[in-house]
Order: sequence, then structure tokens, then C-alpha cells
Amino acid sequence: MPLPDHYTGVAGHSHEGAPAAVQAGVLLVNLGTPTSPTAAAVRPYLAEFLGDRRVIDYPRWQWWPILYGVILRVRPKRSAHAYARIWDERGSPLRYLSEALAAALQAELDRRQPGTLRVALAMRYGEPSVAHTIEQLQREGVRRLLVLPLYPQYSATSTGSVIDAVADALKTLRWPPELRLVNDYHDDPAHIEALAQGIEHWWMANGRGEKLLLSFHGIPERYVRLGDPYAEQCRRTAQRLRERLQLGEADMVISFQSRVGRERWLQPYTDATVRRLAADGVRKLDVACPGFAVDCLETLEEIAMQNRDFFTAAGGETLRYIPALNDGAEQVASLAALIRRHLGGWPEGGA
Ligand SMILES: C=CC1=C(C)c2cc3[nH]c(cc4nc(cc5[nH]c(cc1n2)c(C)c5CCC(=O)O)C(CCC(=O)O)=C4C)c(C)c3C=C
Ligand SMILES: [Fe+2]
Ligand SMILES: [Fe+2]
Repeated sequence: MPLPDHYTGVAGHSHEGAPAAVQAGVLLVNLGTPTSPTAAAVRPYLAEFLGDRRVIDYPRWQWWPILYGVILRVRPKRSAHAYARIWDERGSPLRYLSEALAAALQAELDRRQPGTLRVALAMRYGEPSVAHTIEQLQREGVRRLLVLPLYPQYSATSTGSVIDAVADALKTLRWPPELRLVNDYHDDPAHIEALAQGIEHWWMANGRGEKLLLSFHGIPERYVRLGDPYAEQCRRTAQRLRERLQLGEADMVISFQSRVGRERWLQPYTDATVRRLAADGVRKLDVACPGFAVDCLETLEEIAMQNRDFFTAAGGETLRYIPALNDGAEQVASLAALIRRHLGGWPEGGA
């Protein structure tokens, strides 16, 4: 059946056969990752990512020559090399761990209310796209949609960009679903509890280091001055976690990783911090990254490999990376509770 115009049809109430069961959808969105650890695959991924105004806000006439003339000629090769270090037979950790989390959440939600919620996973950059996944959900009869970006702390560069993608996707639909969106869950008590238990369980199995470093992804400091609440939310997550773990102020340190470009980013930087801690005499350092729902390049390569090397080169003995919550029981429980709470008032949710 040809579509009358550019709008996408909605099959939920198709006149062909019985209407599909109306249900709510939960759309998990993560960043995205290249399709293979090669420069050829990393280039289009970085082009989409670094071409996003939410991520880099310079005027296009100023930024595009730098992006296409310099960065996309050099960085794909370097990034591909880093990706190759974490790639395994299952592919990119960010992808397969996000998929495992989505599947575990679907099973957990089904256990309580079989058949009422449909969990789907989309990527902000690359595939499966937000637009395609929302269309797919609508085709399955979803009329109410809860969007959950897998970023505990709000930043315009991450969560804000997901909101843009959702808004753009809805513009193409003749009958968009009813929409709810989780802005952040940085101090949700169940989330803090999950983080604390993840760390405690890891300590029970592996023993404790002398200090715990919490490393969050950085953003340009200027974005924070312009009103991005990200830094404040990272600090609050850290504070709540420290209280819950009953650590003293000196037992926990916070830093920001992954600076890109020449601007000043949030301080202190993670690489400088691990070197300083080693110089200060810390021998055994534990590092967790509570800003990442699942492990990825930033944790498995930048922290567990690069920064571990910085730490030992500066005189430290061992830097141990405490894995993200991934599809573990702690995170499945906390996110399932978060989802149920946000569905309150909808026929599929609450209670
Ligand atoms: C240049 C600007 C960048 C900003 C601002 C930024 C913010 C930001 N990023 C994440 C989460 C992730 N970033 C990841 C990789 C990554 N990030 C940037 C740049 C910015 N990020 C680049 C160029 C890359 C690609 C790798 C590289 O070339 O260094 C990842 C990992 C992806 C993977 O495939 O594993 C995540 C996750 C957040 C949460 C955030 C703002 C708060
Ligand atoms: Fe990033
Ligand atoms: Fe990085």
C-alpha cells in the first residue's frame, strides 16, 4: 500500500486483521559503536558522532573543515587501534552488553507483568537507529513509549542528543505514541544501591584497594558554564555512593576522562589523577566508572589498559578496574524499578 506522503504508517490499528494488542514500549538508548574495529568502520561512526551539534557546538563553517580536513583523517586509525584491543568474538562490548541488558530487563519485566511491556534497544549513532526502532515498536502495536537513555547523569551532549533523535523520529510519524522520557537517574536511590552493591560484591571477591577512584566521562567546561548540569550530577552520584559505602572523604577521589580537543574540559583529568595518586604513594588503586551503564571503550581500554599503564609507570603497583553494572542482577533490578515508576498511571505500569 503506497503511503500518501512522507509520514510513516502505523500498523497498530491496521484495518487488515485484528488490531495488535496495545502495549507500552521501553526504548533503551546507548551511544553506539563502530561495526568493526577498523579505520574504515570507525570513520563514519566518528563523522556522525562528532558532527552532532550537541557534542561539538562550534559554527559548522568553522568546525567542518577541521572535522573533515584533520580529525577524520587521523583519528579513525588511532581509535580503531584502541577498539581492536577490546573487541572479541561477540563484537563491540558496548553493543553486546547493551543487548544483554535489554534482554535481561525484558525478562525481568515479563516476570512481573507478562506480555505488557516491550523492551527495545537503539543506538544514538549508527544502527539500530532511534527512528527505525520507534517505527518497529509502533508496528508491533506500541502506543505508549518510555525512553530511557542509558546515561545516569544528564548532559546535553549525551541525553540531550538522544532527546533530539527521538523528537526527529516522532516528526516522521503520522500518529506518534504517547511519550515519556527519563532525563537522568543520577541520584535514584535504587541506582545508588546497585552501584554500591556492585562495588561491594567486587571487593568481597577481590579485596579492597587503598583508594577508590570514580572516573566519569568528561565534557568541555564551557558547556557546564552554559548550564549543563552534568558535573553537578556526577558529583552528587559520587557523594551518595561515598555515603552509602561509608567511605571517608580521603578514601574516594573523583576525576573526568576522555578529553578531546584543545578546550579545557572538566577537571581533574583522570590521567593526571592516577599519576598524582601514584606519586603520592598509593600502591593499589581501585577504579569504577559509575557514568557508564555498560562497559565500553572508555572503561575497558582507557581505564583498564591506558590508565593502568600510567599508574604503574608513575610508581603505582596495581590499578584494578571494577566492571560496570552491565546486565548484572543489581542493575536489572534498579532499572526495572525505575521503569515501573516512570510508567505510573499508564495501564501497563505502576503498582
Ligand atoms: C568530542 C566530544 C565528546 C563529548 C562531549 C563526549 C561526551 C560523552 N561521551 C559519553 C560516552 C561515551 N563516549 C564514548 C566514546 C567517544 N567519545 C568521544 C567524544 C566525546 N564524548 C569520542 C571521539 C569517542 C570515540 C572513541 C574515540 O575516538 O576516542 C563511548 C564509548 C563508545 C564505544 O564504542 O565503546 C561512550 C560510552 C558520555 C556519557 C558523554 C557525556 C557525558
Ligand atoms: Fe564520549
Ligand atoms: Fe576516550
